Amino acid sequence: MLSRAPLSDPFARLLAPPANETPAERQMREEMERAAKLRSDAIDEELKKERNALKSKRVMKLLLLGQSESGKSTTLQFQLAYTPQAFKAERATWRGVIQLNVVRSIRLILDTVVDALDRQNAPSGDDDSSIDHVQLTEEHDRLCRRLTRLRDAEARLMAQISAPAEEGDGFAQRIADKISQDAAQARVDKELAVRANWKQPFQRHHPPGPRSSVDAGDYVDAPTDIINELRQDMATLWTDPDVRELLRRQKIRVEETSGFFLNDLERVTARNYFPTSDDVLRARLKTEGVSEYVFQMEMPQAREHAAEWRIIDVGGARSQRAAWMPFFDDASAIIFLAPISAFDQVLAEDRSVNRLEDSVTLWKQICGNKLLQRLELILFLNKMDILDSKLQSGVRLAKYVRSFGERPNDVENAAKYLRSKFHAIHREYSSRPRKFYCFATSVTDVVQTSGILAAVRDIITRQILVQSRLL
Ligand SMILES: Nc1nc2c(ncn2[C@@H]2O[C@H](COP(=O)(O)OP(=O)(O)OP(=O)(O)O)[C@@H](O)[C@H]2O)c(=O)[nH]1
Ligand SMILES: [Mg+2]
Repeated sequence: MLSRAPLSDPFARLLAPPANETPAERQMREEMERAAKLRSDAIDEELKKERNALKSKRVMKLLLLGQSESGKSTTLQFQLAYTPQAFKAERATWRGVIQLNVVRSIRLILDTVVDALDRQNAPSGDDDSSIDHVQLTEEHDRLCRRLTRLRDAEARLMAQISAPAEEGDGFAQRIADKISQDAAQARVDKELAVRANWKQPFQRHHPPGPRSSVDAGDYVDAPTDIINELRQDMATLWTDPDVRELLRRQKIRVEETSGFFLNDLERVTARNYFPTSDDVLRARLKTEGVSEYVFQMEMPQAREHAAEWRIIDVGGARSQRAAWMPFFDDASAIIFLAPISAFDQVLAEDRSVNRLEDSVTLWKQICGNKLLQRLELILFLNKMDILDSKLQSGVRLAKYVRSFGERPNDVENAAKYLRSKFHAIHREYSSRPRKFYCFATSVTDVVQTSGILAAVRDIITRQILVQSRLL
């Protein structure tokens, strides 16, 4: 006999079997319920086992936080140093990403040059080329037309990289997920910003090449073919003095954008190009969602503790930040990255917000977050190399951060000043006294970053020891 809950209970009413159920239907339903319960119990058991395993291993969970393009995923690339085989396999997959980075940089320049050509060729009256004062020629026009074939390479690269991954190809799948999101965004961008002749139909067709996850760089697929054929034209565009002058006047600093490889064109456009580890650190691939990476790290001072580290890398764009919260609960430490070179830039997702201001707001939220009070926060003032070249080229910090005042406009003074600002927030917003750990970093610099990460590891190890003594 079925026991029925009182009908006043709305959940019981929803879950109650239909009144006109036949014996056969009832038997089937009960079997399905039994199977569902077995499945649910098995999942509970798995979760319990996993929790116990984590406890006994004392897994360290390190969260990487910061706005988009702050350098979180780049910092994470250092975990690959602990797994050389995986790193070698991943490098091949990065080839397509780096080729895409090259094409995007060239497109940025092309859009600027084509814009200037359009203005220059506009009927007099509409011509405001006086802004540029750079006289472009027929040869520039022909060069741009030849380079529109890169559009073909770009589309193919995006399709190739976002093709369904083979089973077990976790990294390729992660890249595919990210690229398909990027591609969707790029489609929107193109509609808004791309010149008409950029959309010219493909001039030549190639059969689709093999997927980019093969483990050697010695094959030639369609994008590699196109990029290789156009390498001289790309180099001519990038080194042309008039184009350089045009970019300078429009304050477009391609060399400071993420994924910049134009000074290595000859190497990265070669048919047998295979990325170096340095290339992988410099490549740009936006993170969507949250990824967790597990690796083993030796901790000599605390051998019994935390052999297993989990690094959580999150997407930093505003739309991604709600996904951070669930990871606050059991985090062991946080590295917060503030790319201080971005003081004169705005967020890609909201062009009304200055990127340095956004980093400061985020830092306040992290320092003041109740769930994170027990953790030590480690701050990376990142992209110091770009900050240095930006200040040296004459961009003034005081124009964007008024309180910087008359201090010398150099990297030492700028970093010292911004460090003191972040420190003051740390003091003011933390609800208990905690030490301020801050490093000036360029996380693409392998040697420097290895040293800094070793220091970070020591900070966290000490923290574990103190905590375990307190327990
Ligand atoms: N020159 C220089 N480039 C850097 C530095 N840190 C990161 N980059 C580059 O900046 C770009 C963005 O870095 P990512 O690590 O992808 O940024 P992210 O914080 O993971 O960004 P999201 O995934 O969008 O949240 C990459 O092309 C990196 O190579 C740095 O210190 N100096
Ligand atoms: Mg990332």
